[in-house]
Amino acid sequence: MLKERDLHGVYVPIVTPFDEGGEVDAASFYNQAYNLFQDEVDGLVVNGTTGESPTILSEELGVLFAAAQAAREASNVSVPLVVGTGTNDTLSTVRRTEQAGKLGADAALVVVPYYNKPSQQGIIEHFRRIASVGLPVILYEVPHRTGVKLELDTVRTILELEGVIGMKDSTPNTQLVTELSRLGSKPVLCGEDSLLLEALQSGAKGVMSASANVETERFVAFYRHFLAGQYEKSRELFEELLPLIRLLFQEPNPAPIKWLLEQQGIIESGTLRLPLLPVTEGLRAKLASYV
Ligand SMILES: O=C(O)C1=N[C@H](C(=O)O)C[C@H](O)C1
Repeated sequence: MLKERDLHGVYVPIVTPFDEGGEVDAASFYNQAYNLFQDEVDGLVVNGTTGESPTILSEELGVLFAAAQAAREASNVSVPLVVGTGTNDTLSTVRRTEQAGKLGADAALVVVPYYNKPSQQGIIEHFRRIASVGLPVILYEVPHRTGVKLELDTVRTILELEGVIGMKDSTPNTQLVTELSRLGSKPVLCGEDSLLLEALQSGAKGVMSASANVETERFVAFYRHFLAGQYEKSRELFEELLPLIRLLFQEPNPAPIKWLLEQQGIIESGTLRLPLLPVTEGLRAKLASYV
């Protein structure tokens, strides 16, 4: 199981490929996972936002996790496998977290409960209950998706819970990571791709980046140079990646990423499950130079 001290580096929330009929395509998923391991990522997130978690059934989670394990074994690496288990209902999140534990996950990524707009105390109680399952929990704060924003004290309270090992911060600036680093909190990974460099400079211990599904080697190199104190090189690499990052988020994630992976022959089809739609012709033309 993943420990607080090991939560760092480049984590990639892998896409969930579907065939043209909309069924999970485990062979394509395996290919993408295998490539990510070859490119030396530090962690894989199965069923994250980029994995279209709101559309994935619990029985499909088992298929995806088995493919991730097989790719890890074939790559002969010991990279942690994190599973997204968060929903807006505490009981179903408990069940999904228990399921992830039984599958052999190293940790659960648990999003702040969305849509029902709980109070700060309600959110704390949600995390207290999930942390009691026994699988290490990574708090996932993404207010523009959930509709609720955590206060600093709420984040601190959740991070102090036994069993919570760190957080993924997808807020639109680096205030939170700066404040948490100043206070010496558990590790924070940046989940806002345009801010990856700024977040590392502000104390983040790594990134959880959807964009790193493509150009993975370059994202890994950017992080490794930063870690080695080669800040100029790291900045140079990040500035080269920024135009791509901006294109990948010009339409709902992960449609642009899936289109690129299909064009590169890594996944069979860029199919998404509704309500997400494939990328427009206009964006395809802009992405074409990255194929
Ligand atoms: O799936 C994820 O994890 C991420 N998703 C974010 C999003 O789609 O908003 C972006 C971030 O790179 C990580």
